[in-house]
Formats: sequence, structure tokens, C-alpha cells
Amino acid sequence: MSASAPVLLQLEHVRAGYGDAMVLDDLSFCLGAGDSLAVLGRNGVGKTTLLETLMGNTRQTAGRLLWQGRDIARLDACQRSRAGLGWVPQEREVFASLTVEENLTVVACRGPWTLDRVYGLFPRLRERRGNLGNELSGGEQQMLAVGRALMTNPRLLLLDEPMEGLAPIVVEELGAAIIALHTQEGMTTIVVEQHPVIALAMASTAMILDRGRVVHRSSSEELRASPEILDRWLNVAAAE
Ligand SMILES: Nc1ncnc2c1ncn2[C@@H]1O[C@H](COP(=O)(O)OP(=O)(O)OP(=O)(O)O)[C@@H](O)[C@H]1O
Repeated sequence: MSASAPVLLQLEHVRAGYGDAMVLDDLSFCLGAGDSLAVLGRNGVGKTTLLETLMGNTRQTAGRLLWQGRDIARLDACQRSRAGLGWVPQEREVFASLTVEENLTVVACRGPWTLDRVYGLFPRLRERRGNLGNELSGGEQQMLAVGRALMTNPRLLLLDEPMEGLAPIVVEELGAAIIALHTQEGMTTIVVEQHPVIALAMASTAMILDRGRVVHRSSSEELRASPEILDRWLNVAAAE
């Protein structure tokens, strides 16, 4: 986080999970406006649960979750969305019976992100604007899911494994758009991603979770150059 950037999001000793099963335990971190953060970790360590907790979809039993300085623990997902949290779920959840353009306009909120700007980021969506959600490829659906979240004009975009199941060529196209989102558009992003090579390319800072806690936080560059940390927490020899 740059010293001058205002803090957007701050988690202090958060404990959260589902029912009686707590997944996140004493989790703390901070994110500044304009930051991009990759969240890494082995299967089942709580990466998705972290995003679900930010959106208010889990049971938070301890700690503070501050959004622009205000504790939002009691707000539901809709209220958090209105407060500026944008959510791209792992399942994409595009509206199958609406066209691409309807998928985008149905959630639109006033702000800098317009239909034209989303089409500028994803020219493929402009080409497919009249197609129904269920007529799109996996990659196009993912682009639509990102575009739809942008149309809500969030201040923070949360992406859960956006590359899952996509062909390498699409991963490249979507990855370039996600990188452009923070490098050119200044969007603050948190991206959950299993594969360190992809994750570290998509964000300038990285955080590793293990058993619901933060066990490493650094720049992506530093983590890329730390094979012992990658090996210890992710069981991979290198992120090259
Ligand atoms: N809706 C749910 N109800 C109960 N337990 C859940 C639910 N979703 C996830 N869990 C449990 O919470 C733990 C963390 O899961 P989570 O999906 O957050 O991990 P993850 O790090 O995102 O893993 P993956 O990389 O496999 O997606 C797992 O033990 C999982 O079984």
C-alpha cells in the first residue's frame, strides 16, 4: 500500500465462517485505494471465504471489518454492493436469458463505468451485445461477469478465480484486461487465484492464507523471487 493512498478496507482480527464452523481466524490486513492484491493459498484455506466475508455472505463472529473507516459487519450483501464493493463470483452467474447488453444495463449504477467503457475494456462483449448469456463461451461469460460488476461502479472489485476453466488464450486476454483495470483505470482489486504465476501477474501485491490466517504479505515481485515461501505455503518450486 502506498503511504499516501487512503485506506479503503481494513480487517482487524476477523473471525468468520459458516454456521458453527469458523474458517477465517484472527485475520487482519489493510488495502489502500488503487492497490491490487492477489490472494493465494492451498485448497480450502479460506480464500473464497474471505471474499464471501467481505460481501457479507458468511457469519462473522469477531473482529472489525472497516470499509472507508466504517464498520460494515452488519450490512448485507446488497448494502455492501451499494457501498462500493463489486463482486465477481466464481460461478459467474450471468443471466442466461438476458442479452449481454441487458446483463450489463440491468445492474447499472451511476458513475464513471458506462456501457461504452465496459465495451472498450472487452471489445468482444460489444461484438456479442445481442447474444443471450447462455450463448456465450466460458471466457465471454467471465468477461460479462467482470463487466457487470463494473457497471455497479464499485470502488473495490473482488474476483474469485476468474481464470478457472478457461483456455490459455482467453486467460491471456482476460488477464490483460484485469491488469489494465488497475494499472490504467486505477481500480482497486482483490483477486483470488490458485496458480501463483497467474496470480502474481494480475496484482502488484500478494497475500498468502493458511488455515484462515495471513501467513505472508509482500509485493508480488518479492514473492515471485522467494521460492522457499512459495514452496512452504503453496507447494510450488517457483512462480516462473
Ligand atoms: N457454504 C459453506 N458452508 C460450509 N462450509 C464451507 C462453505 N464454503 C466453504 N466451506 C468450507 O470452508 C473451508 C474453506 O473453503 P474456501 O472455499 O474458502 O477455500 P479456498 O481457499 O477458496 O479453496 P479452493 O481453492 O479449493 O476454492 C473449506 O473447508 C470448505 O469446505
